[in-house]
Amino acid sequence: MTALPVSEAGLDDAPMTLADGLFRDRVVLVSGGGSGIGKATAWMMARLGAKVAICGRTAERLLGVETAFRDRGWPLLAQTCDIRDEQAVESLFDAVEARFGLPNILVNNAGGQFALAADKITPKGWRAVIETNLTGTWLMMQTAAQRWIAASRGGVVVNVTAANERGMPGIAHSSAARAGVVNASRTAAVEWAPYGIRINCLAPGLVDSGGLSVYPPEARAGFHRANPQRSVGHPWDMAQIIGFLASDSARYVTGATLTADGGGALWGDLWTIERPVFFSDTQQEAADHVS
Ligand SMILES: CCCCC/C=C/C(=O)SCCNC(=O)CCNC(=O)[C@H](O)C(C)(C)COP(=O)(O)OP(=O)(O)OC[C@H]1O[C@@H](n2cnc3c(N)ncnc32)[C@H](O)[C@@H]1OP(=O)(O)O
Ligand SMILES: NC(=O)C1=CN([C@@H]2O[C@H](COP(=O)(O)OP(=O)(O)OC[C@H]3O[C@@H](n4cnc5c(N)ncnc54)[C@H](OP(=O)(O)O)[C@@H]3O)[C@@H](O)[C@H]2O)C=CC1
Repeated sequence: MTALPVSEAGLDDAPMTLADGLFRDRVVLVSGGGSGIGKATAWMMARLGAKVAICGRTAERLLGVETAFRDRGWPLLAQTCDIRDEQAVESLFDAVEARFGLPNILVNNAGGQFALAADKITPKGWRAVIETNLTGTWLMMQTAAQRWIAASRGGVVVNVTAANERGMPGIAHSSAARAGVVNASRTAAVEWAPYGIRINCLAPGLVDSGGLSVYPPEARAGFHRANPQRSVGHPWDMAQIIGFLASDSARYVTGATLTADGGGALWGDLWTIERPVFFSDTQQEAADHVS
């Protein structure tokens, strides 16, 4: 696969297959837009003419994007918001409406987890990950839908989940939360179709964002083996898929989950924690373990 640029300058020139002006004057809210996939998506939307709003918990991350957008003359609203806090979510939507109007597109990308063996996860840790990835994502999509319904307007949601078809060893809490998002999306896609609301999920495999730094080096060293392409994806790859799902080209697609994992659901070996010896590569190591 061709290497894609990771720097901000790279995001300005990264190859684009979506049409010029595709999102001209659309209002796009991207959660977790201060880094990684969310930042690449914010950039792509701005390049395609959108008015972009981003949120995240860390002001410094948002400020970096704010400065870059100002330098390029792109409109941006950046607001700190913990998506687990319903009051903060309401305030965020109020701020976006006041600045740009009701969003047309919500990219529900904020999320994450810590890697830990399933038997070691504490109740508090479980709740933190479920509340971030399931409850937070839900609060954002429900708030968007309530406002679209009240305004008699349609809208589009793209939820970023994770490729979890074969489970995700080392992040059981996140795997459960993402499965919840996929099924909530299917359900809401039916309930909200009469209002002209589409909801789809993008399930990334391993993507070379700064977010991967939270994983142990021994796990990261094996990430390229997690799929038959034997490579990790780039945030820009994810951004362009989000762009497709958010666009009218996907107007007949709702309740779907698009997996972008280099074929990892079909073949490959993912461990987000150190691989137990039982699953080790060499026959000798495995034999040692059995005997
Ligand atoms: C094929 C698919 C592959 C999937 C690969 C996925 C890759 C990615 O997703 S990359 C993006 C990664 N980015 C992140 O994960 C960053 C976001 N993560 C977080 O912010 C945290 O992990 C969070 C989800 C737990 C939320 O943080 P917060 O609410 O601030 O929670 P605390 O830090 O206060 O922790 C609460 C509680 O959780 C337990 N815990 C947290 N971190 C760890 C850890 N490293 N190890 C073990 N346990 C942890 C712990 O119980 C914490 O409570 P206290 O012990 O009282 O601190
Ligand atoms: N990179 C990968 O391989 C994969 C990533 N994903 C998912 O894709 C999404 C983007 O991840 P990626 O760009 O790679 O990694 P990042 O860690 O760079 O992005 C996660 C973003 O979410 C924000 N965020 C996390 N928790 C909250 C919260 N409670 N409220 C508001 N914002 C929050 C973070 O900002 P802040 O910390 O400032 O709040 C950050 O900007 C995440 O949901 C991730 O789990 C899924 C599969 C694989």
